[in-house]
Amino acid sequence: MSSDPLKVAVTGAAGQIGYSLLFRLASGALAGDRPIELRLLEIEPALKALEGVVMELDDCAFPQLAGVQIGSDPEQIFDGVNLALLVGARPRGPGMERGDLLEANGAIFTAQGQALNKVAADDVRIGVTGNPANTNALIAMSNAPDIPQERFSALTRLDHNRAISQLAAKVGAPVTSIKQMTIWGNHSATQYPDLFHATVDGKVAAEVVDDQDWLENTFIPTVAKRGAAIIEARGSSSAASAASATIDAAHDWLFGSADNDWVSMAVRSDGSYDVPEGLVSSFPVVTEDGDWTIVQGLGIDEFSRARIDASTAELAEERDAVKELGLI
Ligand SMILES: NC(=O)C1=CN([C@@H]2O[C@H](COP(=O)(O)OP(=O)(O)OC[C@H]3O[C@@H](n4cnc5c(N)ncnc54)[C@H](O)[C@@H]3O)[C@@H](O)[C@H]2O)C=CC1
Ligand SMILES: O=C([O-])CC(=O)C(=O)O
Repeated sequence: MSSDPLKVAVTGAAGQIGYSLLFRLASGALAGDRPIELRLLEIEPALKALEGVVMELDDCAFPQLAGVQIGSDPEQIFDGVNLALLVGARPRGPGMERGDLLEANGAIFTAQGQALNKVAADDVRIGVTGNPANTNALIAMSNAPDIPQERFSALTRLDHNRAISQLAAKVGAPVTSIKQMTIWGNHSATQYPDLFHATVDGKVAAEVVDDQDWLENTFIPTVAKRGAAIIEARGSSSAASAASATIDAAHDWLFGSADNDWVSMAVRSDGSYDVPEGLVSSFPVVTEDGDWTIVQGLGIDEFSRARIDASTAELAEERDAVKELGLI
């Protein structure tokens, strides 16, 4: 592995997710012993708060932290970055759906896509956490014509992790016994966490659970609406778990998913599983050395088909809405 510092940009770095994410990045959770250089983007009014966070990063004396740069100009902050974690966006409040944020956040991802297109390193990978994540990734991708489209992804790893944890609790097994979890579709209430291909100790999860009512009426809604439940309980949206999933996703993308397993990532559809080409939709993927491949050949029954179709129809509506706004 290269010993040059990995240059990682984080947007919205003074926000709630940033406050957890930066310390984990700097402590080696992403790249192990490889030095890391942080490039932190914020809006001007948040730069003072960000200076305070940087003081705290300094105070941790992390051996792997090779440098920190902060600023509000995306072209300056993204210059030469190998990985851009686009977190900064307005989060939703109680009673809002993530799709309500399309217009408020669309402009951010247009400008950031354009800046990445100009100045990022040739090997850049871009992970979008800010909501509505799938469509924000589509906007950034559409505004960065020189960056290969497979370099963009949106975060559904938090949903994936939530699904593993709910299933593990139901069957009384450790999370490590669960493999091949898939989140299909949008990072929204329409997402489809799939227990027909997931396994518990090598056995099909839906068969181990053997409770269609739980699968349909408890598991799926609990995973799909977990973000809202956390907002309701905490008064603000998931932050530490979102940071953790952001690192899991980036780690596996850059360094590879585990053997005999896969992960969920929202990536540009090539039409696999009849997901309309061009939508940024979540799929089961295997990753290696910064590349991902959609797992092929999974049988999709009628139950799963209807749910995948509902979520991708929502993504198509979001795409049409941002097209109408001139963002793509
Ligand atoms: N995909 C996922 O699984 C999850 C996504 N999220 C989303 O992540 C985003 C961030 O969440 P939090 O950190 O809790 O929000 P936050 O409000 O605490 O922080 C967001 C930060 O982004 C900054 N920001 C706004 N516009 C910016 C711009 N143009 N450039 C750079 N920074 C900018 C703000 O100043 C703020 O500091 C939200 O959109 C939230 O909905 C949250 C949890 C999970
Ligand atoms: O629900 C929200 O708005 C934050 C989020 O995306 C999540 O926790 O999954």
